[in-house]
Amino acid sequence: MISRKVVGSLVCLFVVTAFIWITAGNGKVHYLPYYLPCPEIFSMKLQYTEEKLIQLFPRRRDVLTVTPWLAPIIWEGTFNAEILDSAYRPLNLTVGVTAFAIGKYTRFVGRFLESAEQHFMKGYRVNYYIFTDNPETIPTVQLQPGRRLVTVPIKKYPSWQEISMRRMEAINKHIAETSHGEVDYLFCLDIDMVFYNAWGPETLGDIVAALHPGYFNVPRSQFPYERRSSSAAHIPDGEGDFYYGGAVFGGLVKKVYEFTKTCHMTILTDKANGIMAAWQEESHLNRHFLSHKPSKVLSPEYLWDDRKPKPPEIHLIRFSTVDKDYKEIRD
Ligand SMILES: CC(=O)N[C@H]1[C@@H](OP(=O)(O)OP(=O)(O)OC[C@H]2O[C@@H](n3ccc(=O)[nH]c3=O)[C@H](O)[C@@H]2O)O[C@H](CO)[C@H](O)[C@@H]1O
Ligand SMILES: [Mn+2]
Repeated sequence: MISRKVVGSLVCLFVVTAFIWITAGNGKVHYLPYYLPCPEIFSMKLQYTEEKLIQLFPRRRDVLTVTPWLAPIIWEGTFNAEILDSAYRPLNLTVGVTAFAIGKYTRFVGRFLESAEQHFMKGYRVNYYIFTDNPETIPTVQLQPGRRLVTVPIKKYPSWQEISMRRMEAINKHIAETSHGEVDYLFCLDIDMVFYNAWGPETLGDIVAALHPGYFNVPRSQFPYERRSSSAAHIPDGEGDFYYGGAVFGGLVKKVYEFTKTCHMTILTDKANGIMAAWQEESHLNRHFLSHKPSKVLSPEYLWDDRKPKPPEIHLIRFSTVDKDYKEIRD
């Protein structure tokens, strides 16, 4: 016989447990939805199939699209131009371009500017700074609204190497004196080049370098870095990430200021030691980007060479060197 006491205790325990369970259980079921701003999200199913995700975030599998230090490498098919435009347009940015036209190189200015008006940062404010020893020869080019052409008079150095190298000094001085207050980003480009396709906000970054078209698909041992240890541009065998071209670099105007300052200083160091690097300022640029990694890298679509056949990795040539008679033009 179970005593009445035991039965009473069991009933009491059951009632208390049931009470707690109902109160706590009900509480959960009853109150939870009231604390959520949109309880309906629980019933939503993930709608994107893998196929749609790939459309949203285009990818390239045939080329390297990120550096080992996680800087993006920009190729056609790795970005969505529409999304980038909607993010950058409202910022009302002004993008500067420096290009040098000294001596016979003034002949390239017309095509450079006309093609830039068609393809370079379309719909954005752009200031072109053309550095020249002969301002009268700079053609008047019809510019889109919000875009400006500024001629910067500069003296001519006697050799083409010196002209090319001294760009670092001239750009640095110009940023300090003028362009730091006029532009947000600045690209420094060769003039013997033409735009063929869109160059847009996908290129903007803190400090940006471009892969040289001649060395993007060759082993590092073949990069034409300066190898003499007596040069400030020296990169020993077995070191170096990529071979960048001297014809395209850029970034935030403040960063380009720091970059050109360092390159000019290492160029002067070499000069004081009676040495000129293998590829002039391009060697110094490569040395600097080894210890100060670019935050974004442009694929050779942004620095192509008209004389080269187009390999399958290059889907879209955007900016390319025109063929020129080196001997005649550098004379
Ligand atoms: C594609 C590429 O990466 N090109 C680089 C490469 O040769 P490049 O053959 O491209 O050099 P280049 O003859 O175009 O000279 C570089 C630039 O300096 C200017 N200029 C040069 C000479 C002159 O008499 N007048 C004049 O205005 C002009 O803006 C020209 O575009 O190596 C050079 C240094 O050796 C530079 O680093 C170039 O950027
Ligand atoms: Mn060039």
